[in-house]
Amino acid sequence: MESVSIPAFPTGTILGYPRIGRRRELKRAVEAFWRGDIDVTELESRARELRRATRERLAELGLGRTDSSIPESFSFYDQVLDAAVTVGAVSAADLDAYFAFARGDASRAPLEMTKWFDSNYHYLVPEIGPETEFRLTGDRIVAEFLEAKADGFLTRPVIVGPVTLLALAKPSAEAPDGFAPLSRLEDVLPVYAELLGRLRAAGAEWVQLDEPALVSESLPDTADTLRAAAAAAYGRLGRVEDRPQLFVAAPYAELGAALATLAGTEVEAIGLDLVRGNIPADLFDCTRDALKTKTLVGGVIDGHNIWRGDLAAAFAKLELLRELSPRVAVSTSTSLLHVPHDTADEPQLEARLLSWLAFADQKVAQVATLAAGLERGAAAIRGALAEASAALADRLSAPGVRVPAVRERLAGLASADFERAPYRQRVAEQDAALSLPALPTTTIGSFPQTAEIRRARAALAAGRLDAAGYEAEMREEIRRVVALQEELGLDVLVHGEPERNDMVQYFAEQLDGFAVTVNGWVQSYGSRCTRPSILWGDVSRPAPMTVEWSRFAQSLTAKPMKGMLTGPVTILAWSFVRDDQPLADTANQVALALRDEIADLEDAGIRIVQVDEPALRELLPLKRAAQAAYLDWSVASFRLATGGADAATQVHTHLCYSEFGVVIDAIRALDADVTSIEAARSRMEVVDDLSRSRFDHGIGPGVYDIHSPRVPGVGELTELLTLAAARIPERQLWVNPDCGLKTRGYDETVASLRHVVAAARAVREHVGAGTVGA
Ligand code: MET
Ligand SMILES: [Zn+2]
Repeated sequence: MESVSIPAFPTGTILGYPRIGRRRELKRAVEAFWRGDIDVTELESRARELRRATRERLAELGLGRTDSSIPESFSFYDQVLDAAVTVGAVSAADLDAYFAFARGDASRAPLEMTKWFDSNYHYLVPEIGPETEFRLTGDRIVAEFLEAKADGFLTRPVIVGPVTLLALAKPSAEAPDGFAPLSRLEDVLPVYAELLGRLRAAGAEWVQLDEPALVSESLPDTADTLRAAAAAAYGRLGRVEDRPQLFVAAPYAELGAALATLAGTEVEAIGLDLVRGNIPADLFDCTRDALKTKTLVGGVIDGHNIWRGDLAAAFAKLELLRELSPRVAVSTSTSLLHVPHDTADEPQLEARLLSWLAFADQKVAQVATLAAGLERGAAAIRGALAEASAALADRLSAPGVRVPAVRERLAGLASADFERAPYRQRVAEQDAALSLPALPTTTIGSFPQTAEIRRARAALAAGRLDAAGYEAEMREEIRRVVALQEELGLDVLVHGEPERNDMVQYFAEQLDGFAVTVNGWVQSYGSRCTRPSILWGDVSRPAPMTVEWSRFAQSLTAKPMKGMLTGPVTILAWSFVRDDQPLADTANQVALALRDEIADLEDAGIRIVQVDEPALRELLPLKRAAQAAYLDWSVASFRLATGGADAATQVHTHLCYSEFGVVIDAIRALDADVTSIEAARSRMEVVDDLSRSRFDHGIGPGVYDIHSPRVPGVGELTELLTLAAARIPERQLWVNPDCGLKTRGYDETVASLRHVVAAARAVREHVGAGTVGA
């Protein structure tokens, strides 16, 4: 291509922006549509308003209106589903059909959902087989570009790239053993090529193809296979005649050897994550030569965390990048999807803490600052760099960031603090203490968070209800939930967690070292958002956090009541965590607080304690070389949290949201007496992994998917349990849903649990079991 006609890549950009809306407008609209309160026209118009507001805001913050610097990164539910729809891999003629892939309907189960790289965002897993027909079907990406154009913007369409789309897909049910969706690359490329042609015809100058698969060593396809696919894909797409220029973004870790691969293709710009990765030093001459003709987009602003960070260091990285190419642009390391909108929406936070933070809008402004530096020289931004450095220095020396008592306790830990009594001894003592039937039934902790519960919480927050009134309402709820479980015939009960706004924030609010936000919502999946807490200082527990609720719940029943805590890894994973010390140290501080809580629960008469670690897999580094160290500290922190529990106390853990096959050894190393684990969406695959690895502790493979309102039948539950019972010794097997019930309604919950108990009873009779240990 001739350089004269090529519009340059914008000097400053972001890889994507939160799409749920600063007041969760999209969530409200989509959920209203699902309820039938608004029709599709109204939904589309609200979404359009949101996209408009986003573009205007980004322009206000310093991105150009007509230079392709504003990414068009909207989605009604999920960007992977969007890409699959666009290429026809799943066919969704309208929004109803689209949402049915995500949520299921009368005729279909939803697509499987799993974590997007090492974030807390979940994507839907498309199913692709040898017969899947690809053809350009979705035109939303073109329509949104045109919509922006009509408003006077020239934006940059964003789509998940072909390699990542196929690498994240799973083989369809009909696919033969060993089939890899990536083998269909040649068939999907013409569709991407056609899309590029359409975007060009619509006037797009740049398009962004997200290819995070290229940084990962944790996918079924090897890094070599992924690189070969990238070479083929971008070789082919590079040759498309009339196309926009291609910006391939590779967020979430270092691109490594795939940088040379992309350099060898005709893509015009390459996005590097320079927060997680470094600027490569050992490049071959041919790669160096090739890179000189590309725009290198340095992702130096952390898209994954909320610290204001070291802006001067970020700028220095960009200057270093200039040694590789004269064309350097600045961007975020990942989409800003993972951070809340605006620190200005948190006036209740201490001004000092606020000055250390940058949410999405502040990060866009940081990008604009660094872009100005690139264009006009470092001197032009000296003031802004100095301000950021001063804020950082202030953070590192502020009171509460390093608390001597916490540090001394950590320094004094011995290996015995990480060990419980031998498992055999524990089983004997627990069997005697609990006398449970074979295949005990339980739930994962939360019961539906009803409108009344939410109303009471809102009233408490607004001062319309006092603490005593709130507590009384929660006790009433616990009473109801316990009575319901007794009536259903469950064996191990829970108090239902009505008092918890969120399984991490509830603890963050009670621990020193944390702050919580009011509007800091981040999309977790579809319309679901979480509000991560901010872990800024040394963590300690000023007072018991859950004990009174559990004591009360246990007083209502003779059956064992599970105490319910969130584990250290999950507390870290779902918070924004300080970046000034190793995660391992922060995790152990949290673990010690939980350890004290478990001791207090035992004193209150609680005999089973569940420590949830749903995020164990999520934080697993994408690069193999870093995984062992991560698993060491994450497992250690769980063991430190639970290591003080009495042998007779049954420690449970719960894992969900991911494929756990690769961390089976770590799960065993947690040494929990019972592990409940998500399995229903993938038909008990995890059971095979577990039986292969000779996991010999208690295990409850989730028998139904709580992410969908569908009520499973007794027949299908019995079948799944029978499947599990054939692989897992009966003394190990527990029966439970695959996650907490807080997002469900009562009708479906009661119906589903009734079926679960019936299925467990049927299978118990079938395997002819009596009481374990009797
Ligand atoms: C995302 S895992 C949720 C576990 C928690 N105990 C609950 O039931 O809600
Ligand atoms: Zn769960």
